[in-house]
Amino acid sequence: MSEQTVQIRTSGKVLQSPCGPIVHGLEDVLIKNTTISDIDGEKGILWYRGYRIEDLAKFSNYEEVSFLVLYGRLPTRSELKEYERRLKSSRDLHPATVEVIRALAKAHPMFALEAAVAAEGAYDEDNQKLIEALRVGRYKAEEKELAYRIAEKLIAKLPTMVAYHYRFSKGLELVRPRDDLSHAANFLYMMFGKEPDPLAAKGIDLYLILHADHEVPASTFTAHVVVSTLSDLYSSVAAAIAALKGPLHGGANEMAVRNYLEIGDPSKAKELVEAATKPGGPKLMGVGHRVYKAYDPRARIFKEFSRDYVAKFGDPKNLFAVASAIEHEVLNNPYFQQRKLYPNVDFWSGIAFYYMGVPYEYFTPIFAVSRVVGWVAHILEYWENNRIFRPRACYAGPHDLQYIPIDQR
Ligand SMILES: CC(=O)SCCNC(=O)CCNC(=O)[C@H](O)C(C)(C)COP(=O)(O)OP(=O)(O)OC[C@H]1O[C@@H](n2cnc3c(N)ncnc32)[C@H](O)[C@@H]1OP(=O)(O)O
Ligand SMILES: O=C([O-])CC(=O)C(=O)O
Repeated sequence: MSEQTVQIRTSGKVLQSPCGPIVHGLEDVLIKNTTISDIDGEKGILWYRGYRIEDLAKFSNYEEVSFLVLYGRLPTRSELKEYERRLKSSRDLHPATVEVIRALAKAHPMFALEAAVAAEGAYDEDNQKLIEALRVGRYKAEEKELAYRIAEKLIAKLPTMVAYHYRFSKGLELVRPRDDLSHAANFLYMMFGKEPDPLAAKGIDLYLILHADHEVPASTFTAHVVVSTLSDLYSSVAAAIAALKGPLHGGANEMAVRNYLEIGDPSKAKELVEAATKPGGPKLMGVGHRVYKAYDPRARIFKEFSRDYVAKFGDPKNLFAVASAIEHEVLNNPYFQQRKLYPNVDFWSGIAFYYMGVPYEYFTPIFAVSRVVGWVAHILEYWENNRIFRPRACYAGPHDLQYIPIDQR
């Protein structure tokens, strides 16, 4: 590959190579224009479609926020009602998908979710129609309508997939979705088979609002890479789930709570935090962010909710107390201060879930239940001006080696 002359906007880590600079981890590399969400990483501000996350958390709910993220504006009352009706009528899964989830009942739910989304896509007739249209290069009004319908189906079905996996994993009867409950309340109802406590339903709703979109993190970028080949929405969402699963991304919410449980005592927080400052030491889960060089605004909101939740239901495993002690150490430790590492969205999010009875393996799947709207909104935005992603790598090995037959090596 020849030397690059393109100017790349980056303040991040650049590796030198014989072919030119390599922007390690694509830090600050712009991949497209977007109107979906924006982050001010220095000030710690997040907007969805121009609305501050704090306002949406206070005044809205997931149904309205997901409409906003997908369609670009707040719905009217009748539009919202119709959108909710469509979501509720799409909650059921294809029988083949249910079988896939059952077969993976003992696996981590993120594996099951990936497989379930792919299975649902294989059987969705709208998806097959869209695949056929894309095959001949057609993406006009009719196909866009199909794509939005599929997007809504994905939003509607992910909660059912996660709840069904939980029921299978416990050997319990499935609880069919109820169309008189909100997205958040129905999710808890399908998991536990009873109407949820209102504060628990509010907590899930708040979490879903706060995770709906975040510009182009690893999972959303993965979704772009997949659809840029004109692969389908379900496959792209399955791939995004695979990327979300890792502990450097969405998987950190599970890991953070597992740390709090392992420590169990706020007096041990300093030890854990100091271990993370040692060269080669374990990273502190739920801390640090590629874009935020300030406190993550979502973490601030969810910390308040977690405080309210433990005030009502108690903190018998010391999760809130341990997390508070870790936060205190992080904010006062020069290692974290110099690198501008603050608690991120995954730091506080699992505490209330744990006390609602949600096992920690389900924290990242619930992230996906929310983020699916961000993924599909970005996919549809990218398809308006699609080009296949195909970067280059600088080859650093030898050329033209002489092939030696196996018995002469
Ligand atoms: C929803 C989400 O995805 S939010 C992120 C969830 N992930 C986590 O919480 C996992 C822990 N955090 C991390 O691993 C990182 O902060 C990431 C992956 C989020 C961001 O990574 P990057 O932008 O690549 O930052 P990078 O790894 O270059 O870190 C910069 C410096 O801070 C250090 N650092 C970053 N995060 C942490 C951490 N959690 N604990 C200890 N040190 C850390 C790095 O070791 C590096 O130090 P150095 O400059 O001495 O080498
Ligand atoms: O933006 C990121 O890199 C990760 C993140 O916080 C998210 O996806 O919500």
